[in-house]
Amino acid sequence: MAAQSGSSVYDCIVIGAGIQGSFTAYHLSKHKRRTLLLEQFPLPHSRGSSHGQTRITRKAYPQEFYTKMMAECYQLWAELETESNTTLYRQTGLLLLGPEENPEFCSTWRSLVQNQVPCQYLMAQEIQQRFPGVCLQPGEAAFIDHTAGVLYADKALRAVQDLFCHFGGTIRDGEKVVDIKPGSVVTVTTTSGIYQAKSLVVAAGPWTNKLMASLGLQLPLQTLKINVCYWKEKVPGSYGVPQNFPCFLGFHLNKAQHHIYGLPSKEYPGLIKVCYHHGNEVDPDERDREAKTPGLQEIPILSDFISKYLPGLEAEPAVIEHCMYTNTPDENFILDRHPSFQNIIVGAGFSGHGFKLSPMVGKILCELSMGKAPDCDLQPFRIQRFQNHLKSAL
Ligand SMILES: Cc1cc2nc3c(=O)[nH]c(=O)nc-3n(C[C@H](O)[C@H](O)[C@H](O)COP(=O)(O)OP(=O)(O)OC[C@H]3O[C@@H](n4cnc5c(N)ncnc54)[C@H](O)[C@@H]3O)c2cc1C
Ligand SMILES: O=C(O)[C@@H]1CCCC=N1
Repeated sequence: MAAQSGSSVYDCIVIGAGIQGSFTAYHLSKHKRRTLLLEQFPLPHSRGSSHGQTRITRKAYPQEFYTKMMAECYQLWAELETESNTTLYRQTGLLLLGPEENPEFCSTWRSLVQNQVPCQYLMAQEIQQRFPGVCLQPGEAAFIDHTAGVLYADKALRAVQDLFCHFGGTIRDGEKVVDIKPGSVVTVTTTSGIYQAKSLVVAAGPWTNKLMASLGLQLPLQTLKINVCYWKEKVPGSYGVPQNFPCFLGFHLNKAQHHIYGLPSKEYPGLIKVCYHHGNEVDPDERDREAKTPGLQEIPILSDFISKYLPGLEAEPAVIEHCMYTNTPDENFILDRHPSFQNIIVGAGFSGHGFKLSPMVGKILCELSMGKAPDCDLQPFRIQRFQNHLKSAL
């Protein structure tokens, strides 16, 4: 395979057509940069982290930097809806539930108030009146982020990719990147070709460290298999959007070690999605193999939660699908340049909460690859914060 001639060197190659790589490519092509988006699987696919019909969007975060970033994300999502002439967001509100004194619960409330996000603290009686399908225990409280809602994930991913092509970008799917040679011009070898670009963005989700190996870096990433569980309403429609049932996020309720979250019924009639915000570590290429050792058993945790907190649902999952998280130790993203190669940018570690923020993630990765300094403070997203965890792969 011969490399392309000098005249066909791209401005940027983006590896990975999940939501983060696709949004990066979209912003690059809007800036008139000649961009190639490479994806290992034929599109659309369900082997990574960006598939499925829905994701939660919210401004409610304990870290104010996410609450602030979300302000621009809402504008960019609206812009995408206009450009694609597609509805991608439905406002439902998000009900946040937690022990009254839980530090994360309290700092999330503070972040909403300090940033003047429309929100409301609810008394126990109000919760019962407004959400009769939700039963809190004594000492637990709730508040609503009114800005929150559902993003239509599959539709959004498709809209971003279609617009990228419309603005002049090229997607090559079914082409796995097998080698990266750094340099002032980066050379990328796939299973079917060799391409060159002035800069490279790696947005490979759970496969990030497999690609980083050829670039001498191993990031502290944990890839988790997530069971996406759907539960049947005992009375059809009782947890639906028409009944004003919101998305919800529970902070360590029922002594659960991780968050439990849910969305009103949408994907499957009569079923609502309720998931555990953690899973078992897995090699992304072997996601569907039977685990060799028994790990976290989250379905019984969810069943117990549902019987106590959402008693209008049957306490056995009706459908289970799969997805993957790529977690960093602090669950904040990695948005940075490769420490040794300034024209190679990494976007990774979205830790199960990156979809809503993808318009800003894409903008930041695009700016970094164009050699511009993003407006937003990148300190929380620097690779350097893991100095003690970094492994050289050389
Ligand atoms: C069950 C579940 C629920 C979630 N809920 C929410 C939510 O409610 N709200 C929210 O904001 N976020 C949520 N998230 C998180 C969000 O979906 C992810 O953060 C986001 O999709 C990550 O996107 P990505 O582009 O980084 O990864 P991916 O979507 O995995 O994209 C990476 C792509 O790179 C490709 N690739 C990898 N290696 C190569 C290679 N060598 N050559 C070519 N291509 C390659 C892969 O095939 C893949 O398509 C959820 C995630 C899951 C799994
Ligand atoms: O990011 C989100 O909003 C969801 C819900 C909380 C856990 C992860 N994803």
